Amino acid sequence: MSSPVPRHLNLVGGGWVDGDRRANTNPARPGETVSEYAQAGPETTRAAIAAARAAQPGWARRPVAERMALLDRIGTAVLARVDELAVLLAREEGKLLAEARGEVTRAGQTFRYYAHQLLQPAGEVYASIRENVHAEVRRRPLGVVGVVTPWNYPLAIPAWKVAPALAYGNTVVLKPAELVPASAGELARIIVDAGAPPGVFNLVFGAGRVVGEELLTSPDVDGVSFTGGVDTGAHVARQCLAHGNKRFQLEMGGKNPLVVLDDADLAVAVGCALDGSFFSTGQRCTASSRIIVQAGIHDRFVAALAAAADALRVGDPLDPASQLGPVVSPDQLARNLDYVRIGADEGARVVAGGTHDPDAGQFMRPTLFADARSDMRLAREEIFGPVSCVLRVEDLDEAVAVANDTAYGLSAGIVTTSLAAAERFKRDARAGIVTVNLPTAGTELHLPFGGTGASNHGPREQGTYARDFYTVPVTCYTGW
Ligand SMILES: NC(=O)C1=CN([C@@H]2O[C@H](COP(=O)(O)OP(=O)(O)OC[C@H]3O[C@@H](n4cnc5c(N)ncnc54)[C@H](OP(=O)(O)O)[C@@H]3O)[C@@H](O)[C@H]2O)C=CC1
Ligand SMILES: O=C(O)CCC(=O)C(=O)O
Repeated sequence: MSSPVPRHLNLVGGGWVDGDRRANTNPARPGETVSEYAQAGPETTRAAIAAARAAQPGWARRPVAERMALLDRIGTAVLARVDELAVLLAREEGKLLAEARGEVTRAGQTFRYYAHQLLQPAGEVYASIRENVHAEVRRRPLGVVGVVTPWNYPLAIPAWKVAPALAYGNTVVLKPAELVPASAGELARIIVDAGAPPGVFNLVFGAGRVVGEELLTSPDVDGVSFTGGVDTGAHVARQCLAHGNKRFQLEMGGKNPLVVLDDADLAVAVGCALDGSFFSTGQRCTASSRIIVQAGIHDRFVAALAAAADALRVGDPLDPASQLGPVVSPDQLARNLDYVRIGADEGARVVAGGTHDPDAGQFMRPTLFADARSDMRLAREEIFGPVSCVLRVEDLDEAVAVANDTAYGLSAGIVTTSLAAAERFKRDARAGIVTVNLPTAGTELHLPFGGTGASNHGPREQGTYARDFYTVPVTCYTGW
């Protein structure tokens, strides 16, 4: 007998609220339903916002020990269910089981990290220029926070937004991406079971243009933390400014360069490029989608990377032998294949993958182009799939110029054995995250995360930097 399909409802003021049901399917087995979820619609979303508004002052006044204990219980509960949640995540997003386990673990650790952040100093004391005046800066919660998240990290991204928001005394309405409702639904159950007071955390499912839009336009939402595409991010920004001048934080796309210099260790370079370009099916905003290679190592590198890409086993994420899972959706697959055509039309040369067998469903071979140029769409536009390209350069100066020739600026990497080249790259690469002899993807939960240019707007996420978005500094002068 097959087990029942899990069902996820909206969470509003501590109660579970039904709505039009939709099926959430497995990208590896498109006919298979992973879960059902209830769409919120505008009315339920407004009720969730009202519940968050009502709960916020009380939550902010709870003793720090209570907020800490809640976050710690949430983190512990997530960590206790790593295997089960990883299977769910792999089935709804298509991430390999090992990667999914890593993501669930990171989500649990993130809640525990912010529990302990509450024991850090909460403000600063300054000397006053005036006599008999005490000057200090305190932090106040932002208020009600709308959290809007993408599909590629269904648990980690909600966790790294929701955990600091709750820790610093805010209440939350989370709207996850429509493609991945189940991970968010399980997180909501964990938060309720951990004892969150009603209204402190709310969850609404549904289309961004309906449910998300309510969060952007409501006068009762004080700030929106968004991760997603650049066009959606620009819309979020416009709406937040137009509707109450809300605070907003945008983490968006990337077209991240990986530079390989002649003095690089070839195996390290190939390993970094393979991981950065193709792991997680290239569905990472920190993916290396431009590989900038110096002429002396170029041909050996391209041949070795193409062979390594061709050798990757593409298959079901639940099969431990698989090294690459499916593309998340038919739309994303069509986009990837469009860019494969665009790259070929622009004159880049396919050296791995490049064709798609319709019988393969949403499984796509990793595709590598050589002979790309910086002015090609292939090298300028974010694809968000297992498609990467190699650009040849003569020296470090040209490599840095090509690396910086982008509107984005999330992550940038270099593979070199030269300390001087590495230091120069850390200084000159225009990106929020710079790696040396490591893939451009794969960051740590206690360090700031974010980019420059079109990749980011607003304060950094994660680590201690997260506090800057979720709190408002209040400067207090006391005369005596
Ligand atoms: N820099 C970073 O940290 C990261 C950036 N990304 C970026 O995310 C993108 C892929 O994710 P994807 O989910 O497709 O991105 P989208 O921008 O399409 O969607 C992101 C979220 O915004 C919602 N949304 C869509 N329209 C609106 C609207 N009008 N108002 C409010 N919310 C809305 C979506 O809802 P719905 O699901 O209904 O569409 C989804 O929850 C890539 O471009 C990638 O670069 C991804 C991960 C990390
Ligand atoms: O590796 C990470 O830390 C996740 C970054 C991320 O969100 C992404 O690459 O899409």
